[in-house]
Amino acid sequence: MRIREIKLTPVAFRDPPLLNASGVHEPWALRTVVEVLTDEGLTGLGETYGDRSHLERLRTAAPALVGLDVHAHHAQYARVAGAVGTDVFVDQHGLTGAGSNQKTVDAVFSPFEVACLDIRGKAAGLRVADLLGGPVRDAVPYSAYLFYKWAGHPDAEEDRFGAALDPEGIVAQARLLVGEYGFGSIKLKGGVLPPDQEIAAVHALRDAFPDLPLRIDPNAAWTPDTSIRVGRELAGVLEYLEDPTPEIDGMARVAPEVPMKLATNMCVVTHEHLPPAIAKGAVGVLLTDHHYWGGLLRSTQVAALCATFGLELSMHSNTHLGISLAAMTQLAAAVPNLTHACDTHTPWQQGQDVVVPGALRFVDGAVPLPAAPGLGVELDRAALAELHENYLRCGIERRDDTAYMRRTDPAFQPKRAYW
Ligand SMILES: O=C([O-])C(=O)C[C@H](O)[C@@H](O)C(=O)[O-]
Ligand SMILES: [Mg+2]
Repeated sequence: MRIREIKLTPVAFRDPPLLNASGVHEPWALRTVVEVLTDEGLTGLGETYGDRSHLERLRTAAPALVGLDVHAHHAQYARVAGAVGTDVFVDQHGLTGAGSNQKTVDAVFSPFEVACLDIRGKAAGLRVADLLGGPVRDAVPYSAYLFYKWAGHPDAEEDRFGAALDPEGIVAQARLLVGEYGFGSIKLKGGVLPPDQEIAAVHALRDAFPDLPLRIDPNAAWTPDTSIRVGRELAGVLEYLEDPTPEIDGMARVAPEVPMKLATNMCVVTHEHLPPAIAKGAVGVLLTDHHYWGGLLRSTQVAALCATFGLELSMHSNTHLGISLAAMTQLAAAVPNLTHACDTHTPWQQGQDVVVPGALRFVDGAVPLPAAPGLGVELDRAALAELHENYLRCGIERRDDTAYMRRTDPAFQPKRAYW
């Protein structure tokens, strides 16, 4: 089964004003939908970032894959690495850590690999989770992903979630998401307000949801000393503390001083970070993300390394659509040591999608593994065309939470080790 053609379609969809340490989400989020077509008439789907420079790298790499067999994982990876060359992609928002050449190659390769696995599954009548070793769970638990947020974008109407700028607003948001999706754990995106206000929000969540595991992730907005203070104040309250402070050395300073495990999707984001992070005891939980860890198969290899070195696993999410949710679900279903509920931004997308509705649904906060072969989702061509039109009209070519925040607050600075 050889790759005959690859189509890349950038899309945009509405995103609420979610606040983070880098600024605030713009009114439109970008993604790229990847379709891989074979000489036997099968099509596979992948989804990745929509930033223009990433799209250009995808456009450079795609022709290099034409003619290769869909099973030729290593040959495909080598071709992508050759096409990317020495390039380094750096996220403008910085929320997934530093850029590197390996991370860039892995991020470009990922959607093609997912699409090839989708094809391989469809051809064999197997789910992608079956190709990854077989599911160890038939539904994947996700966490309620809470954000401080404005009531609506500037000059726009209030959205259905309303404002969340204090503990009451955060608890109300949690009640909405837990009520609608049945989530069994909660993550608060922090790094937005001074730490004591965020500690108060976590305590308010603990009071409102005494049985649900809680996490907070300030995206490295705190100094090591503040991280230690916050960690101690939240003793017994947190499932884990995610990226309180920047860099492996900073995390290694905090880790032995706080009672809970530290988690990361910022200081360990590619293979070269694993040896120093493990040697220094910097993290106890790795949030894997197939979008920048080189796809699904390579993510299972990272998971095996984590098992070997005693790191627990969770899963990171960026704003995404249904192809990514399907890929995340297939992967998480097949990784035995992924024991923490995964992150997802799905509720914030309010039904906007490029896949035919129905295959992915939340039952008690978990997504049951779809029954159909491959990823188990089907492209909705009318929706894809509509979201592509959005992309052409929205005027946004890369995610820039900081620049958007500065339109409201010209003096705003991204917060790294700030408090
Ligand atoms: O866990 C994380 O660090 C993230 O999910 C990063 C994201 O980009 C999140 O902060 C967001 O959507 O603003
Ligand atoms: Mg994080």
